[in-house]
Amino acid sequence: MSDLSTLHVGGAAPYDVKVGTGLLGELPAMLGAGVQRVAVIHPRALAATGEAIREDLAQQGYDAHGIEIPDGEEAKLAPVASFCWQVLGQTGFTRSDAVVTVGGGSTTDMGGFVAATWLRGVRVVHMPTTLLGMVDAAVGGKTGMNTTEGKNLVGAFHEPAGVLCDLATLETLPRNELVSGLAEVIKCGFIADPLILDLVEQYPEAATTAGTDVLRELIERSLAVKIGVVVDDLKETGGAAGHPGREALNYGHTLGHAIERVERYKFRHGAAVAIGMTFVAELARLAGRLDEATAERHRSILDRVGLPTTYGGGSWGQLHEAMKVDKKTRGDQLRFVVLEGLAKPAVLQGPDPALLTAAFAEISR
Ligand SMILES: NC(=O)c1ccc[n+]([C@@H]2O[C@H](COP(=O)([O-])OP(=O)(O)OC[C@H]3O[C@@H](n4cnc5c(N)ncnc54)[C@H](O)[C@@H]3O)[C@@H](O)[C@H]2O)c1
Ligand SMILES: O=C(O)C(=O)C[C@@H](O)[C@H](O)[C@H](O)COP(=O)(O)O
Ligand SMILES: [Zn+2]
Repeated sequence: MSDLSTLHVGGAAPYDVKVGTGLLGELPAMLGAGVQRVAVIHPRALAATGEAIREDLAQQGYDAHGIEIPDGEEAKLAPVASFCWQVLGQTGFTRSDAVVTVGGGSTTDMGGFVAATWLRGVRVVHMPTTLLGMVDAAVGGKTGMNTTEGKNLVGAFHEPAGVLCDLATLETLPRNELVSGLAEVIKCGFIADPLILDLVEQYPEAATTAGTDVLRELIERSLAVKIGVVVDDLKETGGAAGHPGREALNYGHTLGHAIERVERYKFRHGAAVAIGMTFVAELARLAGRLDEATAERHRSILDRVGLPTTYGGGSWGQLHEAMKVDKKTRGDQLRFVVLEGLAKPAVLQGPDPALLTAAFAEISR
């Protein structure tokens, strides 16, 4: 296949991330030898795609089953995991069988969690169909489910056996979903690869259009950032020499996840992260850690692609409460990933409450 690129994820359980179009033929090799049963987990919106993949596997001799889950965050709830476990139990899924997820980040998070927990771990191949899924959620082994108390509070690290990013799937993705995924791309630009920012600023239209060379380059650059970070610190235990390690990928997520929860998950993840990045850039500026121009660049680049940089929903009190269950929190101390310059992520621990409210005032409308 001429347009195929392969990015390798090293570490104890290495795997490949393939990017191209028409990648279904790559699936059996990623599943590996000895797999008899395959569960294809997909959201309702991708019923036809999920069924086509199931049928293709069945024609190749696999005992293939489709499992339909809800769209969006509704998938990341305990009863959905329970339903998936029930199907795996009823179809006699063993440790040599495999899960395939086909969908966005909510599907890879839930399907990955099911694979991590069934028999304490079976193989999973992710086939992300959103920009966000391709550049972020499908890679690195984080899986997550929401509880009443907050976002992604239950999960496991479970690396996939491989990831297939079929760029053709982005053709049917609504524009607002593509733009949401661009927030994680821009995040990669700020924390590690500023060339991403230059590309988005120079070609905002192509960056938000499926099928363009610019979008493909952004996908591959963001994947390289994500892979580089997770290879060094898979389980988020910390980076080397002052680098926050995997926590860097959480840039903008402390307030972002709180907004998602306060908005009852009606807010797109990327939109919430965009506001969260603008907030934390202001926080770093007010704390004397970040220059004004870089803080301002957050607003201008996010604005340019149609991502929000201000928030007029829940109160600071509600958001502050929701941030306390963030996984970076230690005891009573909130911890934020901040920038000390482009591609210079660091951690700001226990900031003065006055700084937090001042930064919030900067993004409030
Ligand atoms: N595990 C990680 O490392 C990680 C990283 C980033 C985000 N996430 C999680 O990912 C989730 C967000 O993922 P998302 O933005 O991909 O949203 P999503 O998975 O909720 O998908 C968005 C919507 O698009 C539909 N859809 C998916 N692919 C489509 C396609 N090709 N054409 C048409 N419709 C399609 C879905 O059914 C859904 O309704 C959040 O829960 C977030 O916490 C996880
Ligand atoms: O891969 C990571 O690590 C990330 O933090 C990527 C984030 O974009 C993603 O939203 C992740 O699910 C957030 O993780 P959490 O640990 O804050 O739940
Ligand atoms: Zn994210």
